[in-house]
Amino acid sequence: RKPRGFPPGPAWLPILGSAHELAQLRRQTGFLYKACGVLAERYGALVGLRVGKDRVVVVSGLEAIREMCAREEFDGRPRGPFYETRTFNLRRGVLLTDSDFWVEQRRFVLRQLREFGFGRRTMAELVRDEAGELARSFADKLRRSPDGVVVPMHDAFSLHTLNTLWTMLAGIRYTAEDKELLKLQSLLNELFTRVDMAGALFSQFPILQYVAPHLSGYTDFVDIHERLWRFLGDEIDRHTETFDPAAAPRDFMDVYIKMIREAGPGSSFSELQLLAICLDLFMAGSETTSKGLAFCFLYLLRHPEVQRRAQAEIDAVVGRERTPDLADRSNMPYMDAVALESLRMLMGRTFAIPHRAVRDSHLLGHFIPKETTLIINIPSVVMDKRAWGDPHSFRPERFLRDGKVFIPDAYLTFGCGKHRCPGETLARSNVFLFTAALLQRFNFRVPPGEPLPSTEGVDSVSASTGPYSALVTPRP
Ligand code: HEM
Repeated sequence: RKPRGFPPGPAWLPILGSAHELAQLRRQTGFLYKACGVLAERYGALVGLRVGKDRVVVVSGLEAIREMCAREEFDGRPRGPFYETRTFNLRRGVLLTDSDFWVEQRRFVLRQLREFGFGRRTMAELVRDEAGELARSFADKLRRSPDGVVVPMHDAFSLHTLNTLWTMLAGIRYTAEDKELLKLQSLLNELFTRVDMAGALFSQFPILQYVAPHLSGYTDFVDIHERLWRFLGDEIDRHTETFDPAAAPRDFMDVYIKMIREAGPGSSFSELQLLAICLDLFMAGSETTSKGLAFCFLYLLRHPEVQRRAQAEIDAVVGRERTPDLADRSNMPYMDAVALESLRMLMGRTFAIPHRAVRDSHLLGHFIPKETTLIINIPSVVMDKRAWGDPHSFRPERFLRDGKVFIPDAYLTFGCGKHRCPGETLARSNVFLFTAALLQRFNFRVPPGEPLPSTEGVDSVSASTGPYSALVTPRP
């Protein structure tokens, strides 16, 4: 039964709750985020749902989200088979954990991501080198057809974003032909097609794990995770065997192994936790960044004038002789604004990671019982007409004020509060440098005879562009 004072929303049917109405709206609009948008218009900033066994509140609008993220009673992460099966039926990692365990582990991960200087290479150098490799791979394609080549852009970036993460974590960089890379990529792709931000069918209706393990996706979910654990576990074993405590750490794995040994048994640092953190950083960091880049180039194809203006800035600040560097960013506000606007477009179609109420509480006058899942409706803020005027237009100059980058309060692309994304610096650096390195050397146009690529996107755990290609030509 609906608890007294629970936020308004669609009727709760026995067993199904409001899953049926949500699924119907999702079918009609084509997207989970649009279905939640319709519900927010109908019921307000807080919409109360029941999806199977889960009580869910969708939180929309800057005021409600800010208030929620500022309160530690909403800092929990959901429990249940979906969130725990992925980490050996325990709550491990940093993405879907809470309490003191999460605080300690998040602090450690955040510090490493900030200080980031493994094997004498800083993050800025690592991302710059990878951006250089990306530009070289495009130049190689053009060597065979110098007048221009048609490149599928929707998946042009996953190898390179994966490389920045994997180099940071384990010192490993792949080439496009690498078999290990293909294995990792296909595992991550499989994983992403089987989850969404509302959880999974077998988690909302746990009985399905037993009565319909195949149909509910449970068997596949477990199988993919077992293969991912083996992949990451093998690399952790290699690192543990070759770890030299007297030498400078080669990568994140070394720093973590050192911490396990120093902290000793009984601490929150363990090999299992290291494996879970690697899994989390791949899940949180690889798809989001490469999809953000895919949105970026989709809009650049639709707006050649933005491309020209960014290229003029690159020419003036960097020239054509060297790869753009993060140190150039403060002199390249327009290019920085292109990256910000592209990520706004990605998150204008994507939810944040669900939170959980850790005790009975109230939010905006409504009762939120303990164990309620809270879904942060990021599109309701980053696509809010009142905040942005024309939110659906790709207009990087909205981030410029007096020639400098200005980030409005409604830029909730990386969330807010204590769970705010710890990968923001890495993600923004990737998008900025990858885009600048390509625009420095190439022009991107819609291939002759093809329509402009659609901005509609494809519903997924984080939104994707549909498949699209660009005609890439060298800049004169
Ligand atoms: C385009 C890129 C990215 C976007 C838009 C993005 C956005 C977000 C958002 C909205 C959250 C949720 C905040 C919340 O739950 O309240 C989040 C959490 C997180 N992100 Fe990112 N992210 C991106 C890239 C990355 C990268 C590259 C990494 C890793 C290197 C990363 C690691 C994480 C982690 C570990 C969390 C969970 C933090 C916690 O719960 O304490 N993200 N991100």
